[in-house]
Amino acid sequence: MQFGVISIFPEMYQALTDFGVTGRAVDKGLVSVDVWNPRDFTIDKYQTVDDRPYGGGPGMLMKVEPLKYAIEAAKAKLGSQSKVVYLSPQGETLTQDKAQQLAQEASLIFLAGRYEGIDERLIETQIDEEISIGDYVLSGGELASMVVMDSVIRLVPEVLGHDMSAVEDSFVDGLLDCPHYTRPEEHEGRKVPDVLLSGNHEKIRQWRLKQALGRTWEKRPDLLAKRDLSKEEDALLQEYKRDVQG
Ligand SMILES: CC(C)(C)c1cccc(C(=O)NCC2(NC(=O)c3cccc4nocc34)CCCCC2)c1
Repeated sequence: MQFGVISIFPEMYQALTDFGVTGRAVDKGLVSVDVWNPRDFTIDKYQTVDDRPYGGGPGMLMKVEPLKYAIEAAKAKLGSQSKVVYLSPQGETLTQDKAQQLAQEASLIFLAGRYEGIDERLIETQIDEEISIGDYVLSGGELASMVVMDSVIRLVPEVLGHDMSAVEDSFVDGLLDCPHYTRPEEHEGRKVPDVLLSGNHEKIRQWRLKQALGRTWEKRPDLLAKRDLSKEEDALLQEYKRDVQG
């Protein structure tokens, strides 16, 4: 899968291309990430990418032309059909389902805003969809684009490898994670739950599922509401509720 990014801070993307699962995916050639800097598509001596807002007001806006030419350069490499996504507070909030949808694309081009945003006419003429990673003020769209890219790259076949994709399934089966433990068996008087030391894999599976259901019920009932429960899951959640009510 091919990713193009338009950003005035190309070096930021080393956070994605040089580390961990996403870095290995790039090394293995499963994923490519190319960044185009709008500054390279300016025609003035000062390489101006921003200008003052019509109507006055504080701050600067990103000019249309450098962004347009940068997007065209990205499309020349990744294909003119590439979907162009603007990371923006106005966007549809990212969910795992949206990540799954984006992962079906052969190539994606992300535009990261800076300053106070971009000229509306660029959105009208070049942007296919807007995505937001949540409701808080950010300094730019780069980190948001990397969040989206991380969530999508994990879904590209072979990126996680067979066993790890099973782990992914447990993450994205719509429940919060169960508690996890590793050595030592006791830390500051707190022991690892006996069931996890029992070697009884069916009991361990049930315990983990019960904990995931219970934690989702306690911390994110909205996720639970979106998920149908099997008979077993319903029974385990009832048991969890009885346990916490003592
Ligand atoms: C009501 C709310 C959401 C708090 C809000 C309202 C108005 C402006 C902002 C804001 O942060 N403007 C700055 C700006 N943010 C983003 O790009 C951005 C923010 C949040 C999630 C994102 N996901 O993708 C991109 C995102 C970066 C600089 C270029 C202009 C956009 C925020």
